[in-house]
Amino acid sequence: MKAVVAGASGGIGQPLSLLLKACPLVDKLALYDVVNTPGVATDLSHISSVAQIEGFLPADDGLKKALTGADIVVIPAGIPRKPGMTRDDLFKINAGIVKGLIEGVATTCPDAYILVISNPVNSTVPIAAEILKKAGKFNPKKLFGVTTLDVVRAETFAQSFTGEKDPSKTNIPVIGGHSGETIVPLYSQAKPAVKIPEDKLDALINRVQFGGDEVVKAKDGTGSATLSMAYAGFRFAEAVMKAAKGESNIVEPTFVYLPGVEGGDEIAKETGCDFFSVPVHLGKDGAEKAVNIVKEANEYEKKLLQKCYEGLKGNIEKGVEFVKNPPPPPEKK
Ligand SMILES: NC(=O)c1ccc[n+]([C@@H]2O[C@H](COP(=O)([O-])OP(=O)(O)OC[C@H]3O[C@@H](n4cnc5c(N)ncnc54)[C@H](O)[C@@H]3O)[C@@H](O)[C@H]2O)c1
Ligand SMILES: O=C(O)C[C@H](O)C(=O)O
Repeated sequence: MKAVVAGASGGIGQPLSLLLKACPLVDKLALYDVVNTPGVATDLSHISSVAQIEGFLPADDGLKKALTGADIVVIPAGIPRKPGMTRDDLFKINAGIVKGLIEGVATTCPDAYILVISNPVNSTVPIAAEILKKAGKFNPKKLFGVTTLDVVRAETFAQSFTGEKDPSKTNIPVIGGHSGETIVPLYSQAKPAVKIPEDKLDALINRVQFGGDEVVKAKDGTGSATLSMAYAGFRFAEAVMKAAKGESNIVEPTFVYLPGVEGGDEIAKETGCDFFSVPVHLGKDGAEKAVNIVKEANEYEKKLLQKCYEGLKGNIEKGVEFVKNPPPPPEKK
C-alpha cells in the first residue's frame, strides 16, 4: 500500500510517519508538508523496514507527486491549540489548509482512504466531504474523521476500574464528535463490562471529554497532543489498511457521513446529525456498516448525547457553509 502523510513535519506528522515507516503493511510512504520534509524523509529512510520513503514540498507540483498512486492519505496538517483556545478557534486557518489538501486528493487519488486528523474535526470532515462532492468524487465509505484518541483516552482513564493490566483490552465505544461535550464515551457498552462507581462517573467522563485540554495546559503554549495522537492515528490507519487487505471483524469508532454508510440513515435520524462518530465495520471498501450504538445508551448517557447533538450540528453546518458560501478573500492592503 502507498500511504501519504500530509503535515508530515509536524508534532503529529513526524511520529506518525515513523510508525507508518515501521509498518509492514506499507510499501511506499510519501511525506508532504510545506516545510522540512526532505530532512524528515531522509532521517526515516535509514530505517531498515519495507516502506520506500520520499519527501515532498509544495514546489514542483510536490502535492500531486506525493498523492499519485496513494491508497491511504492521513492528514494532520494545520495549527494546534494554545491554552485558552477551543478547537473551533483553529477553523479560520485549518479550514483552508484542509480544503487545499482535499482538492489535491480529489484530482490525484480520489479512490484513496482519507483520514482527517486536523482540527476542528467536527468541521474539517464536513469541509472535506463538500469539496469531494463538488469535484464529483465523494465516496462516504472512504472519508474518516479520526476520533481514535478519544477511545484511547477512554480506555486509559478507566484502567483503575477495569483492573486490566493492558487498558487497550477493554473495548469502550466513544461516539459523537471530537470536541468537549460532543465527545460521548459509552461506558455502559464496554466489553468486557466495567462497573464505574456512580460518584466517579462524572469526573471520568469529563476527563475523556476534556483530555485534549489537559495536554494543551501541560504543554503550556507549545502545542497539543502529538505523541498520543500519532499512536491513535496509526492505530486507526492500521485498522483501515488491515481491513483493506481482507482482514475481517475490524470495528472502530470513526466520524463518518452517516447517510453514505449502511445503517447510517437510522442513526442520522435519531441524532439529527449527518456526521457522527460511531463504531464502524471496516472492510475492503472502507466503512461497510455503521453500528447504531446510540440506541443502546443508558439514561445518563442519553443526557450527554443531547448536549452533544446541540454542539455538533453547528460545527457541521459551519464546515458545510465554508464550502457552499466561501468567505470573501482578505482585502489586499
Ligand atoms: N483528531 C485528533 O484527535 C487530534 C489530536 C491532536 C491534534 N489534532 C490536530 O492536528 C493538527 C496538527 O497538530 P500538530 O500538533 O501536529 O501541529 P504542528 O504545528 O506541530 O504540525 C502541523 C504541520 O502541518 C504543516 N502544514 C501547515 N499547512 C500545511 C499545508 N497546507 N499542507 C501540508 N502541511 C501543512 C505545518 O508545516 C506543520 O508541520 C492540529 O490541527 C491539531 O489540533 C487532532
Ligand atoms: O485538544 C486538542 O486541541 C488536540 C486534540 O484534538 C486532542 O484531543 O488532544
